[in-house]
Amino acid sequence: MPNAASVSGPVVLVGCGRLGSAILEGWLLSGTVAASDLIILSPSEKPAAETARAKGARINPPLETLTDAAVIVLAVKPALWREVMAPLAPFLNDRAVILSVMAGVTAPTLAEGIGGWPIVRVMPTTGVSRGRGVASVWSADARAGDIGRALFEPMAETVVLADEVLMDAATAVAGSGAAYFYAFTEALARAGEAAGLDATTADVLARATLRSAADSMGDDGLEALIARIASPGGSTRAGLDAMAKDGRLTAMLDETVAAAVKRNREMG
Ligand SMILES: NC(=O)C1=CN([C@@H]2O[C@H](COP(=O)(O)OP(=O)(O)OC[C@H]3O[C@@H](n4cnc5c(N)ncnc54)[C@H](OP(=O)(O)O)[C@@H]3O)[C@@H](O)[C@H]2O)C=CC1
Ligand SMILES: O=C(O)[C@@H]1CCC=N1
Repeated sequence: MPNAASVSGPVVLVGCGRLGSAILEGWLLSGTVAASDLIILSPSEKPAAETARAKGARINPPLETLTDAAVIVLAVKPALWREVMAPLAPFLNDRAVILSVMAGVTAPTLAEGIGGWPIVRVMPTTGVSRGRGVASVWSADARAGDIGRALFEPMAETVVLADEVLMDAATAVAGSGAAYFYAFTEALARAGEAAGLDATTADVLARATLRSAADSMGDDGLEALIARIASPGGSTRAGLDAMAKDGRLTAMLDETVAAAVKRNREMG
């Protein structure tokens, strides 16, 4: 895939909550956006925004400063974007691109609500804060898509989706996925406790195993990775067989992803 275009002009981050702060930290860490090119709109004071301010970012400047903005990154709750965008829209120039990280809100819905700017949807994980996130990108507009990639590729393993309809599934797998792994790790620790470990030891072992598994993964196929640990006839195979009995592992994850997809659609 060709390199994504660079972004020329201020980047406006609208919303500096959990994800907005992670994006901000990732941009500054990776040098993707210079602090002096950042405008942050946030109703309340946020540590990540204060750090960016100390490096030259502008926080809640007069809205007239948005007139030369290249990108508006919408990182507010899906229920809020209409009221948040209404006062900003009159100040945006024709070349501005709207980048939405909101789950579920479709490009046609955004276009109907805020007018004719090119839209790119990006679904990142909060791992972008450490330059090690995941991001799914979709746009009907080539320039907007390039800008989405340019802003996230330096801090996320990035996948370009072929169709916007896939964004809900990508959100359910990747946007939410780290939480599933944490929930699994919590359940593994509690199962270890049930098997006799004290709670602290079980927590340490389960968390360290998640880290170690991620570090050891590389680009090998998942079946090969499993086979490397599960000796034929050994204890890991016994555990895996119990986990997959009657198809329950697959059924549980099918239900998990389907529920998240459904909720994404409802929020949009
Ligand atoms: N958290 C995650 O892992 C992911 C989240 N997303 C998406 O990111 C979006 C934000 O989620 P998340 O960060 O978790 O939510 P948060 O509630 O943590 O952040 C939303 C932020 O929006 C701010 N806000 C509210 N009104 C305005 C306004 N008028 N102008 C500017 N900012 C405003 C809030 O400010 P204040 O705190 O001052 O009220 C708040 O900090 C959602 O649409 C979600 O779908 C997508 C992928 C992953
Ligand atoms: O839970 C949510 O709604 C958002 C979308 C993906 C991660 N967090």
